[in-house]
Amino acid sequence: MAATTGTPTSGLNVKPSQLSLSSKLHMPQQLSAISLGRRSARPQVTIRAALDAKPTVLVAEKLGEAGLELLKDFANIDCSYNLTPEELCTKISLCDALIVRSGTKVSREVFESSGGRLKVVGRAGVGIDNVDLAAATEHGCLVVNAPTANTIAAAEHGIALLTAMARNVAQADASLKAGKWQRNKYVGVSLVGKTLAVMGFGKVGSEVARRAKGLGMHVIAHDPYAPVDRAHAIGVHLVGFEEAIATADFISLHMPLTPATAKVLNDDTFAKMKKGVRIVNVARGGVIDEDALVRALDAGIVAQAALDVFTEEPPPKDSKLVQHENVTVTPHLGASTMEAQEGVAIEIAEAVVGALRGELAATAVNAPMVPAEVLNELKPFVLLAEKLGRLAVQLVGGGSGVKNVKVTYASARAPDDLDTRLLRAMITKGLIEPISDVFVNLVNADFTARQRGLRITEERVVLDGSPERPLEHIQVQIANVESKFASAMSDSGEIRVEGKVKDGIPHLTKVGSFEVDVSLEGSILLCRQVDQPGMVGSVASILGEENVNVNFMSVGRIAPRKHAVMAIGVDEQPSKETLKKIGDIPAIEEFVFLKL
Ligand SMILES: NC(=O)C1=CN([C@@H]2O[C@H](COP(=O)(O)OP(=O)(O)OC[C@H]3O[C@@H](n4cnc5c(N)ncnc54)[C@H](O)[C@@H]3O)[C@@H](O)[C@H]2O)C=CC1
Ligand SMILES: O=C(O)C(=O)COP(=O)(O)O
Repeated sequence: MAATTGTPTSGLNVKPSQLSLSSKLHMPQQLSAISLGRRSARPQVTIRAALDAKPTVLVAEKLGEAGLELLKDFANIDCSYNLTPEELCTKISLCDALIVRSGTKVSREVFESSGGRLKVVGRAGVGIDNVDLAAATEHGCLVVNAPTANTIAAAEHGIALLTAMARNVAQADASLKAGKWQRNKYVGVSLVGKTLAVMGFGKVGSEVARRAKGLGMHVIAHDPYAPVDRAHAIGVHLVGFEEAIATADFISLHMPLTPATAKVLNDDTFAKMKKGVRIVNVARGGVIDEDALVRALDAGIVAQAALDVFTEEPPPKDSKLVQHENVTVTPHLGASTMEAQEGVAIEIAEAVVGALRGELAATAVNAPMVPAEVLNELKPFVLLAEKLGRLAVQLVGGGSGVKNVKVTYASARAPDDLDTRLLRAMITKGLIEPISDVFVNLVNADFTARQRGLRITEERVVLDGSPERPLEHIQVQIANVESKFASAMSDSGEIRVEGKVKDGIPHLTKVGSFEVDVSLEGSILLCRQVDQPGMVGSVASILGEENVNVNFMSVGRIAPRKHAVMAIGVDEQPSKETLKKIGDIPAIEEFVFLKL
C-alpha cells in the first residue's frame, strides 16, 4: 500500500511549521494568537525574531500625549505627520500598526504596500470613510476606531455652529475687525420654538438633540436604524426623510458618509425644503452636493449654512461655498477639544495595543466583536474547529475542489445562545490554509471563503441535558468530493470528521462512520485495516524503530474481526520509508498521514 500523505488535492504546499500560530506569537492568550495572528511566507525563524521585537506603530497624524505614552510602553513609535501617499506606502511595509485621523487616506495601495505586515489600522476618531475597509478586510488587517471619546466635542461644535450661524457671529466678527459697525446688517434669527431636524440620531445626533431641546427648539430626527424608545426618552420624534427636510427650520447632519448617504442633500432634496432653511454639517462634507448647496444658497432656498466638513479637505482656496457670505466655516474642528483629543488618543492606543496583542477589539470595525467571557469559554472549541477543518481538507482526494462544507454544532444550549462566528472563521482557516498561501484570520475568513467559492453552511443540533459547556461536538462535512481515505466518507457520501473537547484538549472522535478517540496534537495517522489481533503492535513497533513518538492510539471498528480504523497521534513526522513500511503491512487496506 502506497503512503498517502496529507498534501491536499490542489497540490499547493502545506507548511506545517507555519501553522502553529500560538507558538510563534508572544501573546497572553493562545486564542488571541489564533484570532488575529499572521501567517507569512517568510521562514519561521524570521517571524519569531520579528515578533519577539517590539512592534512598530506609525502615527500619521497628531495624537494626544496620553495615547502616545501608552503606545510607547508596548511598541516603537514613528510619528511622521503630513506624509504624501507615496511616502505612506513606502513606510508602511515597516509597520505593524498605523494610526490616523481624518486627514490620511488609507487606500488599497497602502494595504498592498504593507507586504502583509500591517495588522491593524487605528482611526483616532469615529468616521472611517478615509479607510478602504474592503481592502483592509481582504488583507486580513483589523480596523479599529475610537467611537465614543469625541461625541460630546462634535455635538458641542454642532451647537456652536448652530447658534453662531443664527446670530451671524463669524460674519459680524469679521466685519467689526474690518473697522465696520453693522448692527442692522447682522440681525439674526431666534432658535426657540423653531424645528430642528437631526439627520442621523446616533451618538452625536442624540447629544445635539438633547442640547437643542435645552435651547427650546422643537426637535425631530430622521434615522432609519435608530430605536424609537431612545428618541422618545429625550422627547424627540423620529420621522421619515421627506418629512424631516420639509418641516425643518434648521437641519443638522449627523450620519456617516456611506454610499447611501453620499450627496443626500442635492438639488432635488433642497427643492423640497422650507424656503429659508438653515443647515449645519458636522458629519462629512460628502453627504451634501456642495455645488447644489451653492445654488440653493444663491436661490434663497437655504438661508445659511454652517459647515465643519467638506468633500475635499482642505477645500480649494477659491471654493464658492467657503467664500459664500451666508456660509460659516470651520476647518474640521468637531473633535478638536483638549478633552476629546486626550480621550480619543487613549481610546485608540488601547484598541491598537490590544489588537497587536491579538485580543479581539471591542471597537473593531471589520471583525465580529466577541465579549471576553464568550471568548474564554469558546477557546478550546476554537482550536478544535480549526483542526477539524485542517483534517477534513487533507482528506480530500482525486483532484476534487472543496466547495460545499457543512458544519454541525451539537450543544445543549439554545440556538441563539452560541455565537459561532469565531468557530466558523477558524474552520475556514483550517480548510483554506493547508491548500493555499492565503493567510486567514477572523477579519478575512468570510471574505476569503466567498472569494474561493467555498460555501459553509452551519447547522445546530440541540441536545438534551444541562448546557454547562457551550458545545458537545463539532462535525465538519465536505460534500461532492472524493477522499484519499475512503473510510472517511460517511454513508451519505461526504467526508466527515467530528471532534470534542476533553479536559480542555481537542479530540478527533469520528472519521466517516468510525468512532475513534485521538487528541488533536502533533500529527495523525489514520489506517483502515482488517480487524485482527496484533495490528496496533505492528504499527507502533515500526514507528518506534524510527523513534517516532506515539502520543495516542485508538481503534474504531464496525463489527469485531471486520474492518477497523486506527487513529494514531504522533509527535514527529514519520519518514517516507516508515510510512511505506506501515503501508506494506498486509492487513492495512489504506492509510493517510495528516498534519495538524
Ligand atoms: N466633525 C467632526 O470632527 C466629527 C464628525 N463626526 C461625524 O459625525 C457622524 C456621526 O458620528 P456618531 O454619532 O459618533 O456616529 P454614530 O454611528 O453613533 O451615529 C450615526 C447615525 O447615523 C445613522 N444613519 C446611518 N445611515 C443613515 C441614513 N441614511 N440616514 C439617517 N441616519 C443614518 C445611524 O443609524 C446612526 O444612528 C459621523 O459621520 C462622524 O464621522 C464625528 C465626530 C467628530
Ligand atoms: O471622528 C470623526 O469622525 C471626525 O471627523 C474627527 O476627525 P479628526 O480626528 O479630528 O480628524
